[in-house]
Amino acid sequence: MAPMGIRLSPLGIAVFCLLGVGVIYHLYAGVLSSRFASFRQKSTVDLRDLLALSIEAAELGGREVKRIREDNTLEEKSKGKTKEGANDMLTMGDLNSHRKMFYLIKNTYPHIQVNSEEHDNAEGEATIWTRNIPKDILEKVSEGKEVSAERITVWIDPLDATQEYTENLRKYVTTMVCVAVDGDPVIGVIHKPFTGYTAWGFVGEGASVAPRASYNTNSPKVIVSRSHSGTVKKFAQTAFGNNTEIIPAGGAGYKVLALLDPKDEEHEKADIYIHVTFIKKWDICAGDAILKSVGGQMTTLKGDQINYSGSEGNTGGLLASIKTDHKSLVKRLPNLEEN
Ligand SMILES: Nc1ncnc2c1ncn2[C@@H]1O[C@H](COP(=O)(O)O)[C@@H](OP(=O)(O)O)[C@H]1O
Ligand SMILES: [Mg+2]
Ligand SMILES: [Mg+2]
Ligand SMILES: [Mg+2]
Repeated sequence: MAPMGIRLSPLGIAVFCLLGVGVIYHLYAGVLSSRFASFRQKSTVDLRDLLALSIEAAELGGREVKRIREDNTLEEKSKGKTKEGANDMLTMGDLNSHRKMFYLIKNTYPHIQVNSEEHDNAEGEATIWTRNIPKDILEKVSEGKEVSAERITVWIDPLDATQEYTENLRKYVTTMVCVAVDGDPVIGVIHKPFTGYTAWGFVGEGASVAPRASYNTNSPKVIVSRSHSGTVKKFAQTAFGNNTEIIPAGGAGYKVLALLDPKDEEHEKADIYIHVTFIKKWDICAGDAILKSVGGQMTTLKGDQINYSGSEGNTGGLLASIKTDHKSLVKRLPNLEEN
């Protein structure tokens, strides 16, 4: 009961209660938001969804790459030099593709780690995944695979073979997305913007691309970089003989496809892929995952698996092969430092 002489108005009680709620909200807002944040961190991602999204991202970025090449609005410049002194090129194709690819993935799954080769300070694009899962994925990957978000690292190369893109060597150009789980390459997508072809692989589940019927690894045709080659020609000839056929080509994505049987325009055919200079994880992760998904391998030149978490660089070189004894190939390679 109210003390004598004091009358409680309903409006006063309502204002008092609102103030109380405001004070409690203020006190607990920090606690609640950190609870929500930790809930988001703990959330899971379906890898089959992430494969479909990765394909959508690679194709969306690819449209920018193609448009800018056709409009001849590359505005090419150098980002600096690589460790070996080659020009590290950047064009509007790389940047626009990055904006499309990065924000499509980030807006759909804000809590997963996405590492892109390119960066920009502009406002992000407000795109989001259509949630469409292509029929061939539904056929090959029968059910969803939930993985907690903090185990995932996504690597994006918005335009691979930028050097060749500036030279209008269109066949070498790809866009790539890779999903690593606990550092292992699990999903790879390589898309060719100028033909519209897309190759994907999901380790343990299936792939859209197959190996060729056979490979010659006694005297292999070796595909290598044309613009970051270092000593690779001598290295391959020391390993496999002076008559070894060397195929210089642009793009790490292109060179992985040259080991397979892509149902695309005429593609060079190689037996193994060797790279001896420094290279970044967004260049190689998608190819590694696709090769693994069809029984191939990509390792350092010493035969070690590459971990796709943490830092962006790979210093041990690359050896990629398929349908062969990869370990015995490693044994035939000379020591990189001595070479
Ligand atoms: N020594 C090096 N240092 C940095 N990046 C390298 C490199 N060698 C190759 N790369 C990158 O790996 C990709 C394939 O190279 P290559 O065509 O020479 O085989 C290219 O990616 P980008 O075009 O995405 O930059 C290239 O820049
Ligand atoms: Mg680059
Ligand atoms: Mg690249
Ligand atoms: Mg690139």
